[in-house]
Amino acid sequence: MESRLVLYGASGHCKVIIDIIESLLLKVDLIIDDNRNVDLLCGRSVVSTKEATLSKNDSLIISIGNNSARKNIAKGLDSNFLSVVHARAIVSKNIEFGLGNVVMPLATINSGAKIGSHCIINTNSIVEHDCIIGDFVHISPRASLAGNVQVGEGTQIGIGAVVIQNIKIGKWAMIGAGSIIISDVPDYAVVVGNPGRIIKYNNND
Ligand SMILES: CC(=O)SCCNC(=O)CCNC(=O)[C@H](O)C(C)(C)COP(=O)(O)OP(=O)(O)OC[C@H]1O[C@@H](n2cnc3c(N)ncnc32)[C@H](O)[C@@H]1OP(=O)(O)O
Repeated sequence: MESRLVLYGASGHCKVIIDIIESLLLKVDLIIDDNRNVDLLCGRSVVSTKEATLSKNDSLIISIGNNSARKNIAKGLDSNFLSVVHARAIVSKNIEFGLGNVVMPLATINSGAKIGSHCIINTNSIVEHDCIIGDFVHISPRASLAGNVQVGEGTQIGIGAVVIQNIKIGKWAMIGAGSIIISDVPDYAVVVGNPGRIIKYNNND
């Protein structure tokens, strides 16, 4: 059976992944989503998981922005996950890079970085040298991580946030839009402002 490129989740995030795939001169073969309110995305048909029989030969990206949702879907699938990097992203050859990741246009990942699986490195974000990024992390547009920052599983670094060098951010934390992080952040913390302060904790992943 021939190999198809499959996107799971007909979201706004999915639209940007389609652009990434086209930037690589590849094509999307199938979009699946069980939300039957969406049957067309960027002119393409969207089918349910019941209608789509996935094969072991398919390459799949979970095209959903929510980190927990991506994790839940990934847990239930025994698929061949594909990572894609926009043709206009800048990614060092000297990095470790997992499966199911998407790297958006103008993002930069510098030498020595380790990126887990099912991560989103969004538009114009910066992941500096030697950063360690866990699975299901989202580095939002224009967020910047200085050198040697660690980000735990499932954490989102909000749009335009800045993290100085050598900081450790725990798992399933949320760094608010535009925040400036100058000290370590515990697991599940929601942090906002300059300098970042904890306003609450997420109660689960
Ligand atoms: C392509 C894409 O679209 S990618 C998506 C990118 N999106 C983002 O990065 C979103 C980031 N999200 C945020 O910044 C959110 O405001 C969150 C998650 C930090 C907080 O959201 P909520 O839990 O709904 O908190 P809520 O809005 O109730 O705010 C709580 C308090 O924190 C303050 N606050 C919230 N966000 C911020 C922020 N980014 N910076 C400073 N203060 C903030 C609020 O003013 C409020 O203060 P108050 O209690 O004194 O009134």
